[in-house]
Amino acid sequence: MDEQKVLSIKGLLDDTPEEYLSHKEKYENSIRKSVLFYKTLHSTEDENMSVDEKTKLNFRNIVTSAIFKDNSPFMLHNSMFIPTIMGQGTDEQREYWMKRAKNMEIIGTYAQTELGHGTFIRGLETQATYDPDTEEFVLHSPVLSSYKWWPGGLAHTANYCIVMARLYIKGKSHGIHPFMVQIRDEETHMPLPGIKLGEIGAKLGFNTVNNGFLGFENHRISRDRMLMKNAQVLKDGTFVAGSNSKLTYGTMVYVRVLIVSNMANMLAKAVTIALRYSAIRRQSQPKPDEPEPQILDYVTQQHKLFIAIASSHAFYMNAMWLWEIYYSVSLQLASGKLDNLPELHALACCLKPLSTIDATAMIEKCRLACGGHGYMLSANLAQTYGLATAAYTYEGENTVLLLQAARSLVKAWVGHVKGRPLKGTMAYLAGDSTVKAWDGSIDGIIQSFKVVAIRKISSVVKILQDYEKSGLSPEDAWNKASVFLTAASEAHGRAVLLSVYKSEMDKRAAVLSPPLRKVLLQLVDLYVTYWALEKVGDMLLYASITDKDVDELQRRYIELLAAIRPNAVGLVDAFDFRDEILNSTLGAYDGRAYERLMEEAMKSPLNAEPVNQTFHKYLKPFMRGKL
Ligand SMILES: CC/C=C\C/C=C\C/C=C\C/C=C\CC/C=C/C(=O)SCCNC(=O)CCNC(=O)[C@H](O)C(C)(C)COP(=O)(O)OP(=O)(O)OC[C@H]1O[C@@H](n2cnc3c(N)ncnc32)[C@H](O)[C@@H]1OP(=O)(O)O
Ligand SMILES: Cc1cc2nc3c(=O)[nH]c(=O)nc-3n(C[C@H](O)[C@H](O)[C@H](O)COP(=O)(O)OP(=O)(O)OC[C@H]3O[C@@H](n4cnc5c(N)ncnc54)[C@H](O)[C@@H]3O)c2cc1C
Repeated sequence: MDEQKVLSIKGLLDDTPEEYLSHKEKYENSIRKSVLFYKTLHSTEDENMSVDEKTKLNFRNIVTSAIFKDNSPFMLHNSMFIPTIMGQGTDEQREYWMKRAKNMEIIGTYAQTELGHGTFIRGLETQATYDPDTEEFVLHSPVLSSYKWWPGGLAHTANYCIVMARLYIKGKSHGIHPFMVQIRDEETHMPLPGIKLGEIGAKLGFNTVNNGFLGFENHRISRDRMLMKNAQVLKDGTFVAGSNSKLTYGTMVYVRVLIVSNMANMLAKAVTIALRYSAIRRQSQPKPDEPEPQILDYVTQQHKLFIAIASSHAFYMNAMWLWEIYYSVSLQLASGKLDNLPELHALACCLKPLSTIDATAMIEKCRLACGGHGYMLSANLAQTYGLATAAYTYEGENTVLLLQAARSLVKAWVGHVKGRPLKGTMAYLAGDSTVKAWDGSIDGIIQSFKVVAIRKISSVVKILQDYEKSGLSPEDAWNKASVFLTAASEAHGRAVLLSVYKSEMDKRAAVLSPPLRKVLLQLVDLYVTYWALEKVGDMLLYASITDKDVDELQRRYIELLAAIRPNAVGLVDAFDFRDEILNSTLGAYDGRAYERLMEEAMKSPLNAEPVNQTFHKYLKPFMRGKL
């Protein structure tokens, strides 16, 4: 599609700045946009299209999906409803439901979290009781805390949803399983009998995703609505367990992998906005006889922003690497081979938290680096922060996931000490953890991060074992040591992030032009040096760094900032975000931030009139002492 058509879509989209819409209008506007995008996004390629036309079509699809995905009521349909059907449905269930879902004949969501439980899936209270007489499941929400609460699109958009419910057969619980449930009439969109639906209210962000609540009052669904790839209920009520109960949690692993790449994208957007603004903003006069400099020339500004560029690259490389692992483990699971699932789960439980923790903090730093104008909603930094910070919580709250990773690390270490071989991303734990002398090379620093992880894991295992020797139960020992268990997981995650970023860049370096290779490897060097300085305490404790080494690292860091400065704007331009996607007065490609700030200001409804009606109604009588 040509430039003008894409822009016209944008024009249709943003005729009303969202900031000045009501909560209800924001949702209604978002549905309008989502339908428009979906229509555009899914206009199929015509086989006799020229290559150029197909390229333009794909380009348009990228443009529209990039705008569409972040805050749409359709978000869960794509990111969880469809993947769950794919991952949890039988072949015939996939055949039937994928067709309807892909064609948008139905709109779905993923309802797992309840008012009373989010993390503890085994504590979910929604009941699915099998009735062998009618070959149906009876869905019921026994108490208020069992209402589904949070699912995106659930309130007024979806007419189907995957409900994660506790299966009961003849009074016996068989754990949590996925059920395909129609929640609204396909013609009238009214909630079906025995189903209560509504919206959960205004949030810090994601205010057009239509997060909702869902309660069941003995609502019946047929037996074939349980997604039965991983476990089955036969007509007579016989339960056939799956090979691993955690296979029903597969969608969460998938989304955690997605989130790492999403953080790369969010952070790239934020640093594009902040860095472009830093290139046009001039402020202060450090040298009396010279003009005000670009704020990008302040080294403190470079310190705030350049790590965000490098981190976006690091998250992207790790996401692509993790995706390959996810894909190969998924193929293994399909053939019943489960032994690599725990490692994939542990990796996702490290990289999802670390990428969301870093991205959230760095997006906020991008906002803070833009002064007052960064505080404007029209800068689109606050909203980007709101989207990113939600990922700290959803898809597994970060603390909880880091503790999950710690479970795997502790088991791996205890096994290693008993002589069991370590494999995959934990193999390095068997390495030598004594560092004779500090090695300040990139590989040397990455090796030091691995030593830090080994030492933190081994020391927290010792703490656990001492607590248990003192008579504490394993659960109490675990809870007491949990702060340092999460620290050990973070150390492992850092070692993975750094080594994968370096190795993935090394793979690509060979095909890059020398100038491009130089710049991209400078970002790797910056990333490794930044984190060595951020974690200097660990380096002092475990990696034999001396004060002289730290001094050298600081000087190297400063030189790297200076080296990257000439290419900084080019590096964010290379993210190639269109203005429509950045949607920012500060980050537009043409650099006309002041004009755009004024244009947006004039859209405020308050500027429609010079005197607001409250003057005559309140202010004037008040000032005249007549109120
Ligand atoms: C168009 C859109 C395009 C793109 C979008 C872009 C990017 C994506 C962005 C956003 C995604 C979209 C929307 C997000 C909306 C949010 C949705 C949600 O939040 S859905 C709900 C998510 N909820 C959770 O994640 C709950 C977290 N809790 C858990 O995972 C478990 O309860 C927990 C693991 C924490 C503990 O469970 P428990 O039963 O207590 O397990 P236990 O600790 O006893 O461990 C048991 C055993 O099982 C293993 N295990 C646990 N979980 C998994 C798993 N997922 N996979 C594999 N194995 C697992 C665990 O390791 C342990 O094994 P061992 O006993 O140690 O052997
Ligand atoms: C924007 C957004 C969108 C969402 N979309 C969906 C959706 O589409 N579908 C869906 O099903 N859910 C969705 N969720 C819900 C999300 O998955 C849950 O919020 C998340 O799993 C955390 O559960 P909770 O909110 O019940 O917090 P809890 O599990 O109650 O945890 C609260 C706090 O307690 C502490 N804590 C809890 N358990 C432990 C533990 N074992 N060890 C140590 N500390 C612990 C942590 O500090 C945690 O932050 C969404 C949430 C958000 C914010």
